[in-house]
Amino acid sequence: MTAILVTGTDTGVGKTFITYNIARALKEKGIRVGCFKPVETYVRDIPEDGKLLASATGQSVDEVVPVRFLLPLAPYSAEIEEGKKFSLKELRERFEDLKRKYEVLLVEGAGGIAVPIKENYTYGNLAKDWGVPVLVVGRAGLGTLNHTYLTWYYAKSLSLEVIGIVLNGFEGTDVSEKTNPRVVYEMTGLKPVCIRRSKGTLVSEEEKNLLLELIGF
Ligand SMILES: Nc1ncnc2c1ncn2[C@@H]1O[C@H](COP(=O)(O)OP(=O)(O)OP(=O)(O)O)[C@@H](O)[C@H]1O
Ligand SMILES: C[C@H](N)[C@H](N)CCCCCC(=O)O
Ligand SMILES: [Mg+2]
Repeated sequence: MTAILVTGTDTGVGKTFITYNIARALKEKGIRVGCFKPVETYVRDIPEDGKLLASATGQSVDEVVPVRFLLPLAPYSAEIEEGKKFSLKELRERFEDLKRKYEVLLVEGAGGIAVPIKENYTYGNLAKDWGVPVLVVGRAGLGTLNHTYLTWYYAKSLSLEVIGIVLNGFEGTDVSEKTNPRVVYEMTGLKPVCIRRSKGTLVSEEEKNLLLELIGF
């Protein structure tokens, strides 16, 4: 079975968007795919990320997102601010259960890879302990070189396997979009998959196949 942490260079870069599209594509191929977002913050009612991911896989939102916080914070910061603690041990047990249940398990972080899920414990540390490779999602435009390189460099410093980089949200308006893919490739040795900004929640057929190829399907 395969488990992958979909991480990002920041919050709002498209981790859920990309994870959702990969999950849909795997489901279409008849692969038993599950999603797991251990902690979702900024949950006012139903977890938005969890709801979208569950709509792709058919899971319950509760299975996708076990731990929720109200405030828009990093998980560790939300624990402090909301005075509610969660168990990393329990999340690991859920992760192992879901790994057994699905052929492919897509795990979404919260924000970027260096976001603390616990005190002095980031999603990068989590990926290391859970033994999962990472897929990095970054923005398409100006600023992504620094953010993508730092994310990649941090992952490599933890000896994590970076299975790929997705540059997400190409609109053709930012001149840096023309050179960013090449320069990210030169800086990391990974040829990024480039995803255009879409009008809805779906990538194109060609982009879908590129994402599947990136994760080895
Ligand atoms: N390629 C795209 N085309 C159109 N909309 C996109 C694209 N990528 C992301 N979005 C939209 O941008 C917003 C942020 O994306 P998303 O929620 O996937 O980010 P995220 O990295 O998962 O954020 P978080 O750290 O909060 O989990 C969402 O409304 C999403 O639908
Ligand atoms: C609330 C938001 N949507 C994310 N889920 C959490 C992002 C945490 C970012 C922390 C930080 O990098 O400062
Ligand atoms: Mg998300």
